[in-house]
Amino acid sequence: MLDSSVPTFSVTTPLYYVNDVPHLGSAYTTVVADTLARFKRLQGYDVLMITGTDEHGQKIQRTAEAQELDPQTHCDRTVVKFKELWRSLNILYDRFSRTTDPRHLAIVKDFFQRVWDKGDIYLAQQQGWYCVACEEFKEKRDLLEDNHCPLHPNRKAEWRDEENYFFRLSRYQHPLEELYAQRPEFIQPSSRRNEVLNFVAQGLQDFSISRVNLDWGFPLPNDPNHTIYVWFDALLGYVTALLDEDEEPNLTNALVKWWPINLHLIGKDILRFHAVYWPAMLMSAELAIPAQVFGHGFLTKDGQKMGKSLGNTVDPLDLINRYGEDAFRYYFLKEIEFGKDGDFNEQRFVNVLNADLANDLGNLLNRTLGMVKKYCQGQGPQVMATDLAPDNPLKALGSHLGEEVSSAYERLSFTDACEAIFTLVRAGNKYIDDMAPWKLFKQGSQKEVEDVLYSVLESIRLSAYLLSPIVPRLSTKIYQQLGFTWDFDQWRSPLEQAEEFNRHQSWGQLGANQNLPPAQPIFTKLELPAEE
Ligand SMILES: Nc1ncnc2c1ncn2[C@@H]1O[C@H](COP(=O)(O)OP(=O)(O)OP(=O)(O)O)[C@@H](O)[C@H]1O
Ligand SMILES: [Zn+2]
Repeated sequence: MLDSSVPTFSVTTPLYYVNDVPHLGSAYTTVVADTLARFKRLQGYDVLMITGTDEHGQKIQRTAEAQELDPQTHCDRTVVKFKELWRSLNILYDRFSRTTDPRHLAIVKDFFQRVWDKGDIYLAQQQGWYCVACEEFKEKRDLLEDNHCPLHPNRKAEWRDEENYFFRLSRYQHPLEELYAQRPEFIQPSSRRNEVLNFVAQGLQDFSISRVNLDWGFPLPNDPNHTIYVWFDALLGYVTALLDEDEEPNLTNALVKWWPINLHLIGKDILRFHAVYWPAMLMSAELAIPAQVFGHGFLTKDGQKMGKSLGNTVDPLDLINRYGEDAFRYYFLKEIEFGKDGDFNEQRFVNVLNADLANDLGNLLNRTLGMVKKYCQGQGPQVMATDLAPDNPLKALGSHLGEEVSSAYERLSFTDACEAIFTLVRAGNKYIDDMAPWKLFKQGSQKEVEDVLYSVLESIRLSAYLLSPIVPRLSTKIYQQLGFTWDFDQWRSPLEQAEEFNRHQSWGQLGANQNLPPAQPIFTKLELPAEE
């Protein structure tokens, strides 16, 4: 049963190619999607987070051949690596969509038929330069010297001259332009939107949606000598993901609850597919268009996009094993402004985490709890939020923090969310130094001591709550140190979540009789590995 009073939110990562194991770039998009999904769950939305794998096409067939495996075995093995990484990163996805799933074939057939019936598919000759790593035809002018692909400079585009079925993209030039004009938020950030507008303004050409001489893919329903172009099938993986487990796989069932998707999170490499081809395909099939496509920047190594085909990747598992998953999650969300490119540097990684999580937040909690033990007879401060003076600086900052951070999450500005939270954390450190509770205690000002300690602990609580979509396990540790039985990986019903959100995102939730367990370090200072 659908409860119409509960708002829904659906978010997707790309369905990653299984041409190799996942890397920092794949992890980046998935952590962002998970963070946003967690934030929406926290607010009381009914959330569906979709990730998965794109398993068809020449790129995968060739990868499997190189390993002397049949493609399905290769895919099955690589998918395990993706799922393992998502577990190590504490990603709570709801659906894992694989394009080799037989249910997906049913959805693709259904969709193809609609577009066919519309008269938007025809047979013609395709000539052009094809990058197998992109699985995309390229304009000669967009290639580097000697026909190398700019995204895959170690790969040459290949000349193709074959009969293909085409999708009449040109027919949707005007409707697409109308879509972009009427819904300026459809493509974000605005730099990506401009890129798309410029591309479309040059005039849209029909694109081929079938391949010959390729076995690894779904056969075209009306002509089994062709396989369906991998992207035509892959984008529909988002739709297949919407089916409940035992549901009959057809478009009508898939679209009932979660369509249209609220947000497709992608890297800018696949912007055209999501912001041009996909909405045109959906228009042709007369389906609603997703609310937003956000194309983020690249993690680079020496200025070049990190990628599987280029092989210049960093292994996320190695970083997670050495530094922990919350460190990983925090660094990439805080340090790389979402939408922009960012170079990865391990020294900086360690410095940021030590400064923010170990020093500013971890030490503050630890030393405040130490003072509570010493100056408050081992109990929590006997203070309520309402007892604090109106000019308490932490209260002043904390009173509007929930709103400020929520708005940053809504804008997908994770850097702003972290900055706002750490403004309060740093103010907490300063307040302790300024007020010197050890002096107040000596002077016998017990009430002042407890006010200071309470307001610092409450600042830490509020910060941990608002950081929980980014660092769920760290936030759980903090909440438990503050005497709450709480686990940010456990979810209640959306209505209960909404109620809790209202309370916990506000200043003043820490009670007067909080039973505080003994202090334990919550985030240990990180060390760079010694040079070999
Ligand atoms: N360097 C990167 N920075 C940020 N995101 C990335 C990066 N590389 C991949 N991604 C994410 O993965 C998506 C592309 O998935 P894909 O499976 O094609 O990975 P890939 O490593 O780019 O593969 P290949 O190198 O073979 O093109 C991007 O749209 C983005 O979401
Ligand atoms: Zn390429």
